[in-house]
Amino acid sequence: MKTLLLVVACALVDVDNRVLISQRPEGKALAGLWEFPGGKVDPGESPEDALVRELAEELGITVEKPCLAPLTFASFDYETFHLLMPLYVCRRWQGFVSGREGQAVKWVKARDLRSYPMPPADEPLIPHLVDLL
Ligand SMILES: Nc1nc2c([nH]c(=O)n2[C@@H]2O[C@H](COP(=O)(O)OP(=O)(O)OP(=O)(O)O)[C@@H](O)[C@H]2O)c(=O)[nH]1
Repeated sequence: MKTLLLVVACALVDVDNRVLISQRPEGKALAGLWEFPGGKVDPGESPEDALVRELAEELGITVEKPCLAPLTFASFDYETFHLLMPLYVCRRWQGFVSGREGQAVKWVKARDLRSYPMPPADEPLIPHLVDLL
């Protein structure tokens, strides 16, 4: 039985209904692919606390937990672990988004997400965003 890895991710949505994607930096697994900001839930941490922390670390923004709305989740069998990844939607935050870890970020229309190579776990999430936005 593979380890079940809990990763939280967020679709930040701006006033023009575009979604933020972030490019995984060189040196990390799946480098160069575009993904939703987020990361692993630490032991003892709630999913929402983990997402608030990751959004601050990666993008330099402050998000209040009630502004995180669950949308759907990804469940994907990677070679070495099984990924379970809740996807939240957030339209309200404080501060300006910038790639704090040197990563490129991009605002894209949901229907254009398919033009950006994403991890295989993310592909089934795209139609949910297209429907919502
Ligand atoms: N953040 C994020 N991770 C994703 C997405 N899709 C996906 O398969 N993953 C996978 O989920 C895992 C998240 O790990 P991460 O490396 O971003 O998390 P982290 O920043 O907490 O880890 P680290 O500090 O060890 O690098 C990776 O294996 C990554 O490939 C996504 O859309 N967003």
